[in-house]
Amino acid sequence: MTAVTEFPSDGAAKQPPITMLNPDFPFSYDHFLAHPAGLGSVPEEMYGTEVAVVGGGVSGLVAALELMKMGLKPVVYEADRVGGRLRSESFAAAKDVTVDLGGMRFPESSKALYHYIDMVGLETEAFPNPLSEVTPSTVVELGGVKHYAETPADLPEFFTHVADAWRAAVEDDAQFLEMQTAIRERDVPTIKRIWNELVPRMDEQTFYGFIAASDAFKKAGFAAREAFGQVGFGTGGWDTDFPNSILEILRVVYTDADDRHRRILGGAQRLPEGLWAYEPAEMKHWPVGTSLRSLHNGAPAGEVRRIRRAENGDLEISERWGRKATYKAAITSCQSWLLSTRIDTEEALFSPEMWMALERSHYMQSSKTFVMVDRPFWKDKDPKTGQDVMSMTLTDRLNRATYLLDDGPDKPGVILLSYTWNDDAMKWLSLDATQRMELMLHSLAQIYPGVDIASHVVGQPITVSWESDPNFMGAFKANLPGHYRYQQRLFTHFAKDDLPEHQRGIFLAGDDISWTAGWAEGAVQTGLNAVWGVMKHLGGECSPENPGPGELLGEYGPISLD
Ligand SMILES: Cc1cc2nc3c(=O)[nH]c(=O)nc-3n(C[C@H](O)[C@H](O)[C@H](O)COP(=O)(O)OP(=O)(O)OC[C@H]3O[C@@H](n4cnc5c(N)ncnc54)[C@H](O)[C@@H]3O)c2cc1C
Repeated sequence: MTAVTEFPSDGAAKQPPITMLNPDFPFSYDHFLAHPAGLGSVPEEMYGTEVAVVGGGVSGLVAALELMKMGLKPVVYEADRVGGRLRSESFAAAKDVTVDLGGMRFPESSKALYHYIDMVGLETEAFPNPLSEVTPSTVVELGGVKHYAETPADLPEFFTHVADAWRAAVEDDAQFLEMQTAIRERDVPTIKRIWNELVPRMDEQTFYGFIAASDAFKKAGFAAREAFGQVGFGTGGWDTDFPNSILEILRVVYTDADDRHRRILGGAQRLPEGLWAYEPAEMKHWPVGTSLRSLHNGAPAGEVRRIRRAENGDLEISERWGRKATYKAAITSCQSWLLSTRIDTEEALFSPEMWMALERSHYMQSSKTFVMVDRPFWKDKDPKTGQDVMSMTLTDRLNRATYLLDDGPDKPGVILLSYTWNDDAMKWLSLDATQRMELMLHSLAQIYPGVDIASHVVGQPITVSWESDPNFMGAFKANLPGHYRYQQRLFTHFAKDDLPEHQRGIFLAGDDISWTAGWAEGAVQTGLNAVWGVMKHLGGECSPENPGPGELLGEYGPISLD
């Protein structure tokens, strides 16, 4: 168990680390955050000005915290609980055993996210992904054939060919190594040269189309493509992403988002809760000891039902139970569909092109089901084979991926029986927690016939389907082919200085707006963009030694295909 600042070396000895320096906008958010000049300032007469922040997830809270540090008064609105998709639950029978229903494993390359994880003093440890160093063993079960592996070398050679085909595909068709070297070195001209050539060529290509068209996978044959879909890279199977744009996948693999994951001890929700309670040592205007929580008297404002332009030109926010307030600026960090489906948002606040982009957002569905077990029995050895009786499991059965989460030999363990996306998640949607669990245990019984998993289960299962929660309507965005234009509009909106008066003052943030949706780092980055937008809107500036995202967007921001 280590604090994040003590990451063990990543084997790529002495090379600078990979950051989530997104090729669309390779702005070093981590350097921006660490700079002693700070993120910028607003004129003193603005101190104490209220700014609405819709959504108390990590994006909204990062934005609110940074606005508070500038001397502004963020007013966070939250429909449900502080934390959003960094949601942890405890088992009723053992309150200190928690599970993460949304974000659960955070790539070391998420440098801006870890800035805040470190800031609030959270401990992390390596997450047991398939075949990772901390995973005692992994079982890959495909077409009824089971392979047990403690290291990747234990798998049959076929899997090495599959991995080689993927490496060759991204190298031959997407200059993988050159891009990763440029990201390590923060070599912005090289990143932009490679990416700006790829975007128009690949925007209309699916992930599946990309691998099927690659020479490497053509040579390896259909069986390799099929196995790749089941076993994938990093976290496991990715075939439910096959219809998505290949650009989404390239962003993930270039930036190591799918590798070297850590989990937050005590649950991921401790991060948003920590941001909510954090008392910055230095702030403009507010006395030491002020936190977001204290500014809100302990609880955020409620669910937003309407956003419109008030007669005086400010933005008027109405809550579900009738309370109204007006603001010179507002940030929305909830999923963008909600601006049309759940919040009555005045049409004129965005252009028709922006509305199109907001409504075209494509969400992945996702489902997880956890059970608590009496102890990490999976580490028991089978007397006949000497192998672990049960392993982290990748399978083509309904469960798809089963993770084993171990808090020590004398404590209850947790099994994430099934973590699925898209079609696989939809298969669970109509079933309740117990029905899901029974089916999942049935699948596992086929893979581990001699192990009575059910006899170890204690208490009730915990399950989630994000698409059935009206405050989310899906797990996270994933752009389809042809969606680059929409994404470019959403991301760059925060820095548009040519908007008509009636579209000013409202800023979009959150997972949907980011280039790396499904990774909390993107939610943090877009929260910081919105802070920059609000600061400028209220007459503020960045220090010239620490230019902000809006200052550099024109120089190396995303190209326009329009
Ligand atoms: C299943 C799943 C797995 C994931 N896995 C990972 C992972 O392993 N690693 C990783 O880095 N990231 C992961 N993510 C992504 C990560 O969780 C998100 O990027 C991040 O939590 C999004 O934060 P946000 O603030 O942008 O949005 P949210 O967390 O969604 O916050 C928005 C908030 O707005 C609130 N809201 C909605 N409507 C209203 C309203 N009308 N009024 C007021 N408030 C409203 C919501 O309740 C919510 O709290 C995962 C997400 C999911 C769902």
